[in-house]
Amino acid sequence: MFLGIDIGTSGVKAVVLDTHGAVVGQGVAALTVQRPHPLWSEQDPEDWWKATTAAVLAIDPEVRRSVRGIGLAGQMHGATLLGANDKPLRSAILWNDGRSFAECAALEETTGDFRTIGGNIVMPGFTAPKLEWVRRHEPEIFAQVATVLLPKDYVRLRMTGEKASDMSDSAGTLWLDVAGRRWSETLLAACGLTQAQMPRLVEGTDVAGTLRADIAEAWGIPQVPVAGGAGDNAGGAAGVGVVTDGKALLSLGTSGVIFVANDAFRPNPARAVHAFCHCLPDMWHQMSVHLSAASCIDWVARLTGASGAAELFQRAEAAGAANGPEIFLPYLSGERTPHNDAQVRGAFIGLDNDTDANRLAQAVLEGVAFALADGLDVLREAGTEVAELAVIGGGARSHYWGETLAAAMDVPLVYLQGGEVGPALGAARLAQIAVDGGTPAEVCVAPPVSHRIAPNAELVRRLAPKKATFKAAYSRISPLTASN
Ligand SMILES: Nc1ncnc2c1ncn2[C@@H]1O[C@H](COP(=O)(O)OP(=O)(O)O)[C@@H](O)[C@H]1O
Ligand SMILES: O=C(CO)[C@@H](O)[C@H](O)COP(=O)(O)O
Repeated sequence: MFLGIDIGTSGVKAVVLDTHGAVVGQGVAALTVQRPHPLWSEQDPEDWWKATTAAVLAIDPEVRRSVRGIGLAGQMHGATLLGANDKPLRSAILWNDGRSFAECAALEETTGDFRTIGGNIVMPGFTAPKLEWVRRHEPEIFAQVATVLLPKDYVRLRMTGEKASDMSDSAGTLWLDVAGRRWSETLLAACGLTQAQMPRLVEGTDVAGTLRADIAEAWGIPQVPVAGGAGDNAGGAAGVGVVTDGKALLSLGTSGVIFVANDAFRPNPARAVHAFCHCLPDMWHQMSVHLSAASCIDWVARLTGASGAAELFQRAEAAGAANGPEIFLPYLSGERTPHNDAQVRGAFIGLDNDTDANRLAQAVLEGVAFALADGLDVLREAGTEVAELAVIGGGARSHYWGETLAAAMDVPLVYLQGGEVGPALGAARLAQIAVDGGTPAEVCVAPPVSHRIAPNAELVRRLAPKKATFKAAYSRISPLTASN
């Protein structure tokens, strides 16, 4: 049996799979995000560790005793800065933190190498500009940085004592030579850093360390190997069979992501398409990334007094798709693809005297779907073909949202058993390859299909005018809402 642990933004998910990919154990523990200033988004690394321990201990002890390997996946890009004693120097700066927009412009001006070697526009979500921000605004902390780790790699350090990272997550730092799958001294030097401050690089399917004796005892798990693992999106891809060229997924977590597997490095920085390594050797991927997706559901539920996601979906369904004039721009934390705008903020437009909580709920589901449709358009305009999307993340629990998403994006959606914890599934499968061998094609097979949603032609037609208004709204809303 293999344990996959996903350090998500809203919580840690731990899943145990048998060698055939069947789920035999599961545990979760919630996390919160701190936003002490506009644009900021942080978590305390100690909270990742506590939530990881709680999620693992929620699994049946008998199942834990049978674990033969562990894989890690996690929210990408988070800057976790450690001093010489390997203790965090400050809270981690997360993937949806927009404070470093000025540093992004400065780094882009200094060198074009981030786009060529790194394959991407410098965006505030990535780790490199976060370190540049710390260098400028917290020089006393920057001077003490001995090691920079990503969230799941900090948890790995606590589990194994090893400082290691896989290629898919490391590419999201923007210090990786993405084609060569090695640290780029050029990109590190642009931020005043060296390779000595970076973890050792491994492939996601490699063994990267062994569970420490004290942790093994506390967790009731043998001292098993821990695999390289993955950034959460690549991990989700490994979990639902998105492991060959052209296969694609839609992740509905705190963020929304369209991920396409590639058999070559295909950078396309124009319009904020991301190009990173896959967690599998000799594979890469492209992504469109949307900073607020399922998180908008929790946000509007809180705002309107709904008890949670389930009640919110009931309210939306009562309003019905494309029935009201309300349009929601989901830029609560800014946006990456296609706008690369950390400062834009969200908006409701088209409210009238009949607007009520149900219609706001429906508008939120549609607004997130329109933002994802923008991302799919950008990928398609760049020549990437997407035939269907496997759905992963917490938002995969709603069939109703799927109907709106399929129609807004005009693409078929495939729901797979366990897809809502896709990155944890993938992490467990990477552990299986690391321990038992086997190819990704043999081990990372898609779980059984639970259902499919084809775009409903009538709903596509009825959503079209709202989608056109949504597309036109960004350029008008951006200057009115800029947060700094
Ligand atoms: N029944 C449900 N239907 C749809 N979405 C849901 C449901 N329950 C929870 N969610 C959404 O799942 C999201 C969390 O998804 P998850 O993939 O775990 O995120 P992350 O990896 O960012 O922690 C929450 O924001 C919540 O809105
Ligand atoms: O920044 C990105 C990808 O570039 C996000 O997708 C994060 O990796 C967070 O993922 P979730 O917590 O939403 O799953």
